[in-house]
Amino acid sequence: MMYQSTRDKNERVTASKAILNGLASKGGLYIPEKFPTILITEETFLQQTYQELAYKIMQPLLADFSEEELKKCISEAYNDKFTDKKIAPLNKQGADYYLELFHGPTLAFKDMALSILPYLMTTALKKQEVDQEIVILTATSGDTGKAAMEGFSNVKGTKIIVFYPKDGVSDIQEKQMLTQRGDNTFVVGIDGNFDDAQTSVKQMFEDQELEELLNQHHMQFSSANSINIGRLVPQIVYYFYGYQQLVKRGEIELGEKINVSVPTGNFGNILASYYAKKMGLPINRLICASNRNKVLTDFFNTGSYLKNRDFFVTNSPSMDILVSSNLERLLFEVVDKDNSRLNNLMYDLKQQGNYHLLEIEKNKLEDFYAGFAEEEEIEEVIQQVFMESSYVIDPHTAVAKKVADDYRKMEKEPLKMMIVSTASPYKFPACFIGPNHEGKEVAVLHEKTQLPIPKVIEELDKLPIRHETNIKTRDMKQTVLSLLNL
Ligand SMILES: N[C@@H](CCOP(=O)(O)O)C(=O)O
Repeated sequence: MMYQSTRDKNERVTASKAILNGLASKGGLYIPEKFPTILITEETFLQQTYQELAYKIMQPLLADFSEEELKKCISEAYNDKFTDKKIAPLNKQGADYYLELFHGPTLAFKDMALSILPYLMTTALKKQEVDQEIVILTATSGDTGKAAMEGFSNVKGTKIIVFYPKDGVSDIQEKQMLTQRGDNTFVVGIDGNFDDAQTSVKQMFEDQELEELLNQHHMQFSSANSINIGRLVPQIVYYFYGYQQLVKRGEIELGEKINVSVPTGNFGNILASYYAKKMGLPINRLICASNRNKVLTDFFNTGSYLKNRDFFVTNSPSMDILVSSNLERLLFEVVDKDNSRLNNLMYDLKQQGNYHLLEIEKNKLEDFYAGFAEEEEIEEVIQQVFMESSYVIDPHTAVAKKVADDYRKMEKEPLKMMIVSTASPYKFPACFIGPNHEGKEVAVLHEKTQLPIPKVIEELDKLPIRHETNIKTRDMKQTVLSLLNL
């Protein structure tokens, strides 16, 4: 199993090389050349633990990892770092099934992949006999940054530099990042938004002079964002696991189709569910749920991607994104793997801020339904779910719930709905309790809901601030050079 670049069919690499590189050359993204089929009808499927299923699903996609290597990565990643033994439990509330992906060390779904990525990367380093230091450049709108640093903290042979929008993340997300331990971790606030951070990071990947300079100092860049295939492959696993739980609990028959609603920003999480569907998971509709930054909703509904529009800082900050990187991987399928057509679309996006699909291409998006939620709707949904079920959801999950409900109204015979629950409500307490609680938000949320406070949140206030660098977006490259002493 090899990976090929979306932008150049001649660029083919193994899984371990794709993980180390992070991004393909000329801005391309790596795609598996073929998707394996996972037979859910196999007897073992219903018996498998999260870890066993992870091996079954990841093995064909990471074909150059030996059985021993991959099993070791899995057992080091999915252990008691997760506060729920199931790793990704399914929680039924009313007609909905919330796939809870926030029981990892940083309380967001990013832990599902970033707990294992450092192990995959260090294994890949050995396999490729690379003796360079890996510098992980990461852009975050709140959750990836913390999860990536937690994963890579003090991992030998790596350094990680995270850029985040200074005024674009929640207080708790920021505190989680600024208190990060580990001599190899660096966090930098910028005066721009997530798109600015991600664009500059991608430019650094494409900067040949920088690459040479890094080489001279025995370093190379890689990525912890979902542009790295090593992020996406582990994310496919939990869709199969959620489905397995539905069957085991007698909620559906094996083989029955379900809908999946995913809060979407950089398009990595929903792409992982699309890949799960391609690999044989019976998903009917992939529901792409956006917040007020609804560039994806408009894209799926019109076939035109228009990034030049107002950028809103919202109460679901992890989804405040107008350039959804992983959409390129879906487009690659939509244009029938035609590199030159894809290059043209990406060129138009870069030069004029938009691209337009042909009717025949747009018709290939029918697996998806897209919708969005305004900020007030998000707050209403959170209250409504709590009133009906005493269940607390975070604002990103509320976006997915709102759009799932919109979709359900159109279905004659509604299928079971799996809502991907991406973060702990304690990362965004203000959405439930409202403003003006002067630093007591966590206690107030607890008082109002009785939801147990995660230990990492309780400890947050006692941790010293370790990172205090804030810069202008235009100085990101210079900052990287100085952090690396180049
Ligand atoms: N939602 C993200 C933005 C980056 O997404 P990623 O999945 O590509 O890492 C965040 O919280 O940082």
